[in-house]
Order: sequence, then C-alpha cells, then structure tokens
Amino acid sequence: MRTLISPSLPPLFSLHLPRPSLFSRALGASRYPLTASAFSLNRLPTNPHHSSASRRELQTEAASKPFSAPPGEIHVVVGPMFSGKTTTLLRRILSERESGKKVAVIKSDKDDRYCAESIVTHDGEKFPCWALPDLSSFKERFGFDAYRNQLDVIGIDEAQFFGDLYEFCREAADKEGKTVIVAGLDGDYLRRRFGSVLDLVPIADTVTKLASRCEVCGKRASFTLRKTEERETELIGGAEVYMPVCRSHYVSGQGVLETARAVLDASSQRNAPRDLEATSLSPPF
Ligand SMILES: Nc1ncnc2c1ncn2[C@@H]1O[C@H](COP(=O)(O)OP(=O)(O)O)[C@@H](O)[C@H]1O
Ligand SMILES: Cc1cn([C@H]2C[C@H](O)[C@@H](COP(=O)(O)O)O2)c(=O)[nH]c1=O
Ligand SMILES: [Zn+2]
Repeated sequence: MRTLISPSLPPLFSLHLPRPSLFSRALGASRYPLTASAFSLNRLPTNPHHSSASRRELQTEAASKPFSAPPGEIHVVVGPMFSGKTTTLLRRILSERESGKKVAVIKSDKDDRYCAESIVTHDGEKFPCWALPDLSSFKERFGFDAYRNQLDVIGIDEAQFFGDLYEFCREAADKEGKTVIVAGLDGDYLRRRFGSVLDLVPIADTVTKLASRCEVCGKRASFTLRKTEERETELIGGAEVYMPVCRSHYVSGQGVLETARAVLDASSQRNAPRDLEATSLSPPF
C-alpha cells in the first residue's frame, strides 16, 4: 500500500521522516509542519524521553505558526427520551457561562412542546434559546460579527431534527474555535439511527450515552418506545406518546405494538371506523 501523506509530526511524535511530506509542503511548513492549534500542544502527552528544553523549543516554534482560530470541541450527549439529555446540556451550558464563556443554545423549531423560546427539561428547568429550522441560519440571526468574535460555546438540543448538524458542528469546532455541546436522540422509536447525530461520533471529543429508568420494571432504560399507532419517524410528543424502556421491555413492547399497528392498518384498509384515541397501549405488555 502506498502512503500518500506521512505523519509529518514534530520530534515528539516523529518516527523517521526522511523528507517533507506532500501534506507538509502543501501547508508551507518546513520543520514542524503542523500548527500549534492543529495538534493542541497544551494537550500533548508528556514524553519521558524528551527533554523539557526541546519541548519548550517545540512549543515556541509551533505556537508562532498562524492559525485562524484556536481549536474548538464537540461533545455529544445521546440517550433515549427522559434520560437527562437536556438537563445535562443545561448544566454544561450554565457551568461554561459561570466560567466566563459566552454561550448560546439552539433547538429545533419542530419541538414546540413546552416553550418556543427556551429549552425545557421534563422536570421544567428552562434556558433561553434560539428555536430555528436549521443551523445554517444561526450565524446570520446571531450576527456574523458577534458569532465570530464573542461566542465561545454553542449548545444544540433536539439535534436529531437538524439536517445540517454535521456540517455546522464540524465547521464551528474545526474552523471557528467553538465548543459545541450537542444533545439528541441517537435512535428513534424503532432504534434506527436518528438524523445525523451518530455521524458526529468520529469528529467528537466526547460522546456520552445516558439512560433513563424503564417505565415497566424500573431497570436501566436505553430505548424509547412509542405507545401510539403512528409510524412516521418524526412525531413530537412527551410522556403521552413515548416511554423509556429496558431492552426486554422494548422487545416485548415493540412486538405488541407492531402487531397492534398491523391490525389497525388492516382494519383501516377495510375502512372500518375506529376510535383512534383508544389505540395507545399501556404496560404491562
Ligand atoms: N417516564 C417519564 N416521564 C416523565 N418524566 C420523566 C420520565 N422519566 C424521567 N423523567 C424525568 O425527566 C428528567 C430528564 O429530563 P430531560 O433532561 O428533559 O430528558 P431528555 O432530554 O433526555 O428527554 C428526569 O430527571 C426525570 O425527572
Ligand atoms: C423516539 C422519537 C422521538 N421523537 C421526538 C419526540 C420528542 O419531541 C423528541 C425527543 O425529545 P427528548 O428531549 O429526547 O425528550 O423527539 C420523534 O420524533 N421520533 C421518535 O422516534
Ligand atoms: Zn423493563
């Protein structure tokens, strides 16, 4: 296999680099081709074989290289409904703000459950937010200048509803130095990937999967069961439509619900009148 770019890393990392790589030449760098920001020198592991003098030299030289913005971060918080995603997002945002960072929170305007201008947890805690149809409109709404020069941390709630999630987060963290904290459902009620939340994993710094408590047995709940007959992927709702469940109650509950949905489909095809309100199932299954 032919290597197209060699890892032209500073001595701290390097193996044997006989000549500059295509990559380093493209960057126009001579000895240490990557910028301080690109490798975040503050976070370099300490090499016991490396003297502190050469480390200092490395830091000084690399730190003098230009880079448009310091590197940002992406933190992803997923889990089923009622697992504390919004609560976690809120706590992290508040703690960033307390440490002097300028923060903003965005949620999808599809989620109109509690309050249009705030993210709201299932326990009623609130924080003001921008309710937007997509993330690409945020910079303009917030103000390009304020976005670039003042904003440090961006929280995104209900991330599964944003089609441009990946592009927005990558640009914000890689190019604009923002810390992005993303909360969303990893899976829908059929446990399929939801939106592009999972696409963030390879570009994230941290990924946390939270759990709730199974509404049937009280065990750890990693999945969301939809209690009603609707089959569309996106269906806004709370505890009247969804419940957190453990694996066994997901499997048994989903089996019962799919049978019920199939029965309803068959009967609606026969045009039989049916009371739709009565089609929500309750545990135990
Ligand atoms: N089945 C449930 N119905 C309503 N509220 C619940 C249920 N299970 C847990 N909760 C509450 O929801 C809180 C989490 O809310 P939130 O942070 O909004 O979760 P998420 O954003 O993951 O849906 C929990 O601390 C708990 O008090
Ligand atoms: C499982 C599932 C959920 N939704 C919707 C329901 C809620 O409006 C949000 C999730 O809110 P939460 O903050 O995580 O409680 O998503 C959906 O549209 N489709 C689904 O399959
Ligand atoms: Zn259970």
